[in-house]
Amino acid sequence: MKKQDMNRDWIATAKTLNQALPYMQRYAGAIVVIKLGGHAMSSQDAMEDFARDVVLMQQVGVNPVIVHGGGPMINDMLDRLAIKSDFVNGKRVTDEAVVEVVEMVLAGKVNKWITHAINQQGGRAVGLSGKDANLITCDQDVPELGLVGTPAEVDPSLLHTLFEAHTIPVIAPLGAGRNGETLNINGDTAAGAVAAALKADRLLLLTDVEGVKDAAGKLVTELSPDQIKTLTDEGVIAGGMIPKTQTALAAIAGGVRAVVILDGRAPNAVLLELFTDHGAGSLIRTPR
Ligand SMILES: Nc1ncnc2c1ncn2[C@@H]1O[C@H](COP(=O)(O)OP(=O)(O)O)[C@@H](O)[C@H]1O
Ligand SMILES: CC(=O)N[C@@H](CCC(=O)OP(=O)(O)O)C(=O)O
Repeated sequence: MKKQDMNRDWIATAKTLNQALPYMQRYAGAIVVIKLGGHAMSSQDAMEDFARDVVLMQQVGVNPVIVHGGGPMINDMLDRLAIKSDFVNGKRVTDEAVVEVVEMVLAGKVNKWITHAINQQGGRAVGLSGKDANLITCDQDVPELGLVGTPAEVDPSLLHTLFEAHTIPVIAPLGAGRNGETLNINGDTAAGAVAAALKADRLLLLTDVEGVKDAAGKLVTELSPDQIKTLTDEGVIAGGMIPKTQTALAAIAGGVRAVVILDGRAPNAVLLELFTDHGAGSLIRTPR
């Protein structure tokens, strides 16, 4: 690169930092829950970038909480073990054999991948599942889904202790059932429940599309609850986007200030959303 171009790059970087100040002030002390979907964890490089963004967020005073998915990683392991599983409205039908694999893959492999990546970037992250410290107690979802949970009670006290200790919680979406059984929770649903219990300032749902698209395939940058209902009834919001939009509605109703569904594969997606004018994805907030 020519010296002149290099200087221009540094100047642009300094300007970006300068312009981020009002956003950093706005989010100082804020709680931001980030749902990292399995499809957004596309490579080790992407994970390192994400981890850096999270550590930077914390460095400027935000309290980040990560709730992750890992659907594709569960599918890979189920394939290797020749165990079949189906989805109904974006949720996995889960029996005893499946839940064992889900816990192994999510609370074991994926959770430690994220936790380690954050720690490697100089942060301090700790891995949990909803079963730790009574974080997420569930009722069973519809019987057809088997061992799938709907969060009924969330105890966020451990999370507040971790914020005070400058530690980033990384949560795998499993919960304890009323009879002590382990239940599989959709990652979006778990993130929404945690965000509501914390009355988070932002819930960011990172996925593998720009955001919610309309029937013409165009990104909808701001979505009202009515629009979500219409697009869902028309079948435009389908599959994995159903739990995301339903989570957004429940989170808003539960006291979360705003939810954004955005592309987690885009470089520095989280920073772009929080600290620049640009914004990204689809914003859902309480109607004003
Ligand atoms: N209206 C819509 N707008 C955008 N994506 C949609 C829509 N309806 C369904 N989808 C699908 O939802 C998927 C995201 O859900 P999912 O695969 O569960 O993601 P993740 O693993 O990130 O949680 C998108 O890749 C897309 O195929
Ligand atoms: C009940 C249910 O569907 N649980 C999900 C949990 C993982 C998840 O949500 O992963 P993504 O965010 O990557 O889709 C599953 O078993 O796939």
